[in-house]
Amino acid sequence: MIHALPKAELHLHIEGTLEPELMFELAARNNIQLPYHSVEDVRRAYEFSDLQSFLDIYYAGAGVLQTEQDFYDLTWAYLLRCQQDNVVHTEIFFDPQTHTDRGIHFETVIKGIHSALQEGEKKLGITSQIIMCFLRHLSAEAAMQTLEMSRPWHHWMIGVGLDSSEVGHPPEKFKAVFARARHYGLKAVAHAGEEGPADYIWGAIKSLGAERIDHGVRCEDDQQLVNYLVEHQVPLTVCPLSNEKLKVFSHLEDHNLKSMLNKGLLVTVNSDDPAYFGGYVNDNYRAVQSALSLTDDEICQLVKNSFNASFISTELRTGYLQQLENAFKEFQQHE
Ligand code: HPA
Ligand SMILES: [Zn+2]
Repeated sequence: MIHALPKAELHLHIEGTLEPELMFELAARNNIQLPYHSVEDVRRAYEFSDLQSFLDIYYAGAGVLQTEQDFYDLTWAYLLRCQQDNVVHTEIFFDPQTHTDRGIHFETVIKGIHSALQEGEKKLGITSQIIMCFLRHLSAEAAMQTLEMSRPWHHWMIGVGLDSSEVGHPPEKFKAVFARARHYGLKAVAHAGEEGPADYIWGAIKSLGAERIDHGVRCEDDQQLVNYLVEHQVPLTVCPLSNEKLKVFSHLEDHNLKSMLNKGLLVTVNSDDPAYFGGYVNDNYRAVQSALSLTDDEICQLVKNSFNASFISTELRTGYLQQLENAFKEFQQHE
């Protein structure tokens, strides 16, 4: 059933879709020496103890991305995985500073990603949006410079986000940057409440004007916050396999996705960095279906939420929700 339902993905770092095979291919193409001997060697290194231990390896891996073609190939490979998983709409993050800080032009990155997304819409019928994330371990000034640098390409982006090391880098640090981004007509989202406290979720909403919270699983520590998120239907883009791999929950069976869903929170299921966490979006759905004994109705609600939490037009949303309803009915008839 999970495969049969058309779905949207809303929390996906394009750099986190770099599979070891492509990493080797790009390293060879760009004459880059990798600190790994083989693809198996790379996969063995993907043992994480927390967010930071992942980020160190993830930023190093991104070093093989050099040319517009590299960013195109990376994005295209992800879109083919979307097609396999019946993802019909995706809103992807990219981290410009990871690339500009090592001398790659902003234009190189965005052009490669954007042209692959355009091709994806034409050839695969997958609609998409781009969200530019600021690295929160870097300064607010650096984020502001990145925002200014990106202005010629704002028409290709739906919004800005905030990622990287959470604890010690509260949302308030980026208040002015997000205010400016919103002034430019961009929407705001932010990673909050992944490893950081529920207070960071409040901060993302109040200081940054975030319309959607990435992760947000720590919200249950604060009942007033849960009430607010339910009342305002603020979407949470939850990433179960990521949370398991980065030890936000020790076991997937302990994950609070079902509990949040049953409280009426607008939770969605996403893959975050699938090449690093061992699964794309359908793998995430299947993992929680099994670990949390989700019913077919609960799975369908999560998928419905993915469209309702997205930044698509009302017209597209209506069409996708209709497709979903038809697919769900068809599945139930064949049961
Ligand atoms: O899950 C994440 N959290 C913070 N930063 C990130 N960068 C990629 N994935 C993540
Ligand atoms: Zn993320």
